[in-house]
Amino acid sequence: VLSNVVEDVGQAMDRNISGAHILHELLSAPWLRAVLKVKKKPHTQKHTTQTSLRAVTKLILNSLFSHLSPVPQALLSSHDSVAQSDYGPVLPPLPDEMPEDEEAMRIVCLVKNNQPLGATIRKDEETGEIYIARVIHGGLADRSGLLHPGDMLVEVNGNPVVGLEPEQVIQILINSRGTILFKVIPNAAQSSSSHKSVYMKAMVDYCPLQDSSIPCANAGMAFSRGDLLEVVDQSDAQWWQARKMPCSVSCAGLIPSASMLKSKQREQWWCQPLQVHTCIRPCKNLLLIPPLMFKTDWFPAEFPLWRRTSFRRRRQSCTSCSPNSSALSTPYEEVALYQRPPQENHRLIILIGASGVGVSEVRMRLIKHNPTQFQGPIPHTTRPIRVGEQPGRDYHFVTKELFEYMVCNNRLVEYGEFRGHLYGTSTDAIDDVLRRGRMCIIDVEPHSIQVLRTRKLKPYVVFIKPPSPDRLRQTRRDARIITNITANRAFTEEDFVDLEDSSRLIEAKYKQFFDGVLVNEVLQDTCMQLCSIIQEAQEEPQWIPVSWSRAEE
Ligand SMILES: Nc1ncnc2c1ncn2[C@@H]1O[C@H](COP(=O)(O)OP(=O)(O)OP(=O)(O)O)[C@@H](O)[C@H]1O
Repeated sequence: VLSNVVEDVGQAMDRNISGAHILHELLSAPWLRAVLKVKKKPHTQKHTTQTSLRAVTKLILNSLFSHLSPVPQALLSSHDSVAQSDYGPVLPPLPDEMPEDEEAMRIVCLVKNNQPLGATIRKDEETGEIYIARVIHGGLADRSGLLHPGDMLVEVNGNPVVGLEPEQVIQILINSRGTILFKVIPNAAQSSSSHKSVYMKAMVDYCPLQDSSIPCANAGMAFSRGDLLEVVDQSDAQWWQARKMPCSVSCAGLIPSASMLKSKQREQWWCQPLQVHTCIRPCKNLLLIPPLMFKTDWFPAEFPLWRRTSFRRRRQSCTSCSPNSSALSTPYEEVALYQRPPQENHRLIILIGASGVGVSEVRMRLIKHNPTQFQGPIPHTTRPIRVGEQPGRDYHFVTKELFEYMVCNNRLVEYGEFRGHLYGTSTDAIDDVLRRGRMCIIDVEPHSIQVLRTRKLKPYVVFIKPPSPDRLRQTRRDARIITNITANRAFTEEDFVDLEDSSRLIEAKYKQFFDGVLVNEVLQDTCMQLCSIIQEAQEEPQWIPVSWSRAEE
């Protein structure tokens, strides 16, 4: 077969086809001829010879694909058909005295370039044997298709490696120039791993350089909360392989599996010095909620309900959190692309931002200018009805007992007290807006996002950020901050600092839940950008948790 191939290439050279010369040299190399003679410890001779032929042809093609250009396609496909075809030399029958434990040997030749090999090795401490521990998807070894997890390394460039330390083997690899020749005994139990990708949103931060348990820090991939990951291999219970989306590199990196991350989190939680843990679950007990400062009691009902207090000042701490709390239990959230069918309700739009950043203003403007498209939920209150007000239009007027019943039954997303009366937004009021075919926009405290993340509402969360410190102070020169119902005043330097700090804290803590981020610099621009983000959220495919996209059981 090789002679025929060499002859073909010789003819190609005569026709002056570029690349053929190098191919000719490669095919004529003594090591390649030696490879074809290797038939050490075969399982079945016919199988081994064919495997060698395919492997050799494949490695030549791989070398060419990665190093030569341009190679005539016809020539390559003719080799490929040699590789694929199922003919091999007619071999004599296996000798009867072949030992049972004989194993096939594979010769793998990779051409070293400036990419890493993309495989990790491990040593069997009992036998001293060196094995391929894992092959990184998209890396050089993976693309060759010739090295697999569990393959035993016998030689690297003629150097026997059994008994060496992994570091010594790596040193041989580092010192090698040009082609690297591996002699391996293939893993007989090699599983034909399926490469079906799973998409996950990271709910925690991870840095391989700070993780002493990672098998190879250089092969690790750092990620932060909110990153979308394409997990390409979950075959190992402890270390998965993934790429960050949108994907610019073909080579995957190692990340801890979900169970591995959970146990790391638990370890960290217990190792932390005794401190108050901040709880991201909303407190259910009405009495625990500090009264919220209501912005207005006299605004039209569809406009904002209350002034959100400084996140920094308001953060609630909870000493009863355990390592099993929801914050620790979901390091990754599986996601899928979702396109809202036209007959389905719109997704709930949630605006989040530090107090004073302009969330209410932006929301109010959007509703005011597009009242047929956007609407806010009608709030519930225990205060008496006033002249000119209409139940169900301005507020849902309810008794204190009914309000508290709603709180106990988790029917309110947020609630608070102002001047002895209770106010709140119910999930039913949100449903009402959505059922009428409108887009419901609400602004809530960040901790309420968790309550609203349901299959039914499929919320789309937009975080509104302040612009740069200079632009924040410039643009808010004439703005008024509302401090209570009767007084509003210009922003002070302390307000700006508080706003910026709060914004940073909210982003750091909740960014894994954000679908969109908007910088509120020039109000008009912010409103227009928000409008187009919302349209996209409703009309274009978006990543959502897999559990939201499954049909209701
Ligand atoms: N881009 C902007 N440029 C100038 N002024 C702005 C801008 N965005 C908002 N403002 C003004 O800043 C002030 C505070 O905005 P807003 O009341 O919407 O804040 P908020 O984020 O809802 O905070 P809170 O809930 O505490 O009231 C308002 O006077 C508003 O008109």
